[in-house]
Amino acid sequence: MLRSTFQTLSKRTFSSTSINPYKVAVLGASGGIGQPLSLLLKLNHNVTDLRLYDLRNAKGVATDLSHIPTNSTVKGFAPDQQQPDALRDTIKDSDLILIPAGVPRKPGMTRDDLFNINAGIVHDLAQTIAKEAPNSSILVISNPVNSTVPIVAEVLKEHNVYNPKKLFGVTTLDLIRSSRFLSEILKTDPTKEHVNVIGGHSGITIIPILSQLENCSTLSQEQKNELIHRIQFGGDEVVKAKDGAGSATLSMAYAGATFADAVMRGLNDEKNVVMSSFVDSPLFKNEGIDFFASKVTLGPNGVEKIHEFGKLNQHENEMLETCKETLKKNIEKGYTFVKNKK
Ligand SMILES: NC(=O)C1=CN([C@@H]2O[C@H](COP(=O)(O)OP(=O)(O)OC[C@H]3O[C@@H](n4cnc5c(N)ncnc54)[C@H](O)[C@@H]3O)[C@@H](O)[C@H]2O)C=CC1
Ligand SMILES: O=C([O-])CC(=O)C(=O)O
Repeated sequence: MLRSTFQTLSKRTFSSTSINPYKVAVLGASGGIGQPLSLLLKLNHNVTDLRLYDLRNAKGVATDLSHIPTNSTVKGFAPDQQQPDALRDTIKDSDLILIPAGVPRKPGMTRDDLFNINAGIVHDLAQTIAKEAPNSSILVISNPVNSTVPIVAEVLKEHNVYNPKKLFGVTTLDLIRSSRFLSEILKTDPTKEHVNVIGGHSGITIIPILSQLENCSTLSQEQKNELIHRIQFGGDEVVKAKDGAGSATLSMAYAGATFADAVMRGLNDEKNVVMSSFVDSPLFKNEGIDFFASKVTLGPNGVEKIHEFGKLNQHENEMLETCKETLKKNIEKGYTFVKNKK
């Protein structure tokens, strides 16, 4: 699944032939993620109209990217006197909206520590999306994803435009880290390693299911535990190394562009496009958990099918129980935030 996505993305990267014209908007486009993400989207030949929005420097980033000879137009939008309706103009008629707007972590912080600032940012962006672009596929990158996705859902519900098939929490970074970290241990080709990662996108809510992989049976329990921990806390590794200068940006841009490419291929009715994402899911709704990350098949209407995650071993079942407790609280925190805004 991931291999075909990697291959498709790299094969298509420098093609100048347009196959499917998609309008794509990036909100928070001048940031650490936003800039390289916009670059990768500029190189994707399915994107013909790229619109970049940020509180600062979006026009500069857009002008810079617009010189690259691929077939998309690029426009930058900033909420100033010249563009009072900048956000509306950015997202109008969009097929896809990617949201990396918000503050990143510093060492010692959890993703949940970002809630107070990012919840408001995502909430306000979602209000305009609900009014101006309710039919877009919305890809939420801003952390804490476990709470920001429910926030967007609640805002769309308030406007009676919620389409659960078109709202995605981007968890692709957990997948690409799993592929890379596992291949480092097994000394294999990372593009051929695919770990089923379920749950949410923060620490213990990230559950890599190693027991489903034949080649993991050669690993000792200690190696497996270390690998699980590294996948769960891969984000901390980057935050620590950047030492106050933010969190993952380049690998996240790659992950976001990979996921956006998959969503566009689904919209274009390509068959068997399967990616993991944090979506409105029936898997644990009866336990009050409305969102859960698992593999989904993407199609012309967004999520076509939510896959069961298969058999877990005892340790993974224990991880799932802990994950669910945290996830439930994270989701409710998002709901409460929107309720209190009314
Ligand atoms: N889902 C995932 O796997 C990952 C998520 N993230 C999250 O992505 C977010 C962005 O991270 P970075 O790009 O490193 O941060 P950054 O600070 O470099 O960039 C954020 C950008 O958002 C802009 N922004 C802030 N408020 C805005 C608003 N109301 N409208 C439009 N733009 C606005 C800022 O001006 C800035 O350019 C963070 O919340 C981070 O935690 C980061 C890595 C992985
Ligand atoms: O760790 C962070 O804060 C950013 C993130 O979500 C990741 O790298 O997975």
